[in-house]
Amino acid sequence: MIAFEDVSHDYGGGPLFRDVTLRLEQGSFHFLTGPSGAGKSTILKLCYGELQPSSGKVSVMGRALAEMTRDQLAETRQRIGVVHQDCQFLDHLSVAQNVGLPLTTTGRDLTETDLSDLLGWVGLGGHANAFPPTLSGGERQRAALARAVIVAPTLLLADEPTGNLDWDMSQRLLMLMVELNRMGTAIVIATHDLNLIRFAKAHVNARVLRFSGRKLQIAGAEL
Ligand SMILES: Nc1ncnc2c1ncn2[C@@H]1O[C@H](COP(=O)(O)OP(=O)(O)OP(=O)(O)O)[C@@H](O)[C@H]1O
Repeated sequence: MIAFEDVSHDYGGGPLFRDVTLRLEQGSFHFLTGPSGAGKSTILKLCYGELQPSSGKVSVMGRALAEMTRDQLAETRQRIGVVHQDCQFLDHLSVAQNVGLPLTTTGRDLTETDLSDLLGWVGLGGHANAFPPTLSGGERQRAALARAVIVAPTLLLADEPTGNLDWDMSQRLLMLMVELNRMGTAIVIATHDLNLIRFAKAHVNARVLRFSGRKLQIAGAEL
């Protein structure tokens, strides 16, 4: 699903991480953790081609991102759901319109029932016609998750998806992602929250990738 071969990245101020080699299989569940500024968001951006690595090769769904044409990249991205750290909504559109956007902008069908089921799934059934600036931080994160999963992605990349949520809601959102994983979606979640990781491990076979120095390693049994 995702393969990194000797990937290094440097934004210009020295290497952020070096020689990352990893392979995340179809249908797998991974957490990406480590100190603030270690490069978690950068790894996610490399996975959906928002960023090219300084060196090394990133492949997604069997194809090197750097070798894809624009159309191939767009097609690949349609199969990837992304929950951005800052959510990135269009404030003049309603919650329902924002959530439906990944489908409507690519000409795919969206029924009212599908949309209301999905909003209900993330506990936002009563907010379909609200506008993003009126949502709380946690409601925005839930809407961002709904928008990411509306395309029934093969891969879901979530950057601190529970950062603004209380513990109950964090668990609930995590379980939604576990449910999605059980239906076959590969999941990668960047998070600082070790409690969330421990909670997840009781429900799913999740592996943990952890930054240690400038390396990204599979974490051992300490988590
Ligand atoms: N576009 C950019 N240009 C220059 N430096 C950047 C850019 N984006 C990120 N950085 C720097 O790269 C480092 C890693 O950033 P990144 O957002 O990947 O870390 P993170 O582990 O996700 O952090 P956090 O947990 O705080 O979200 C940080 O020091 C950040 O300031």
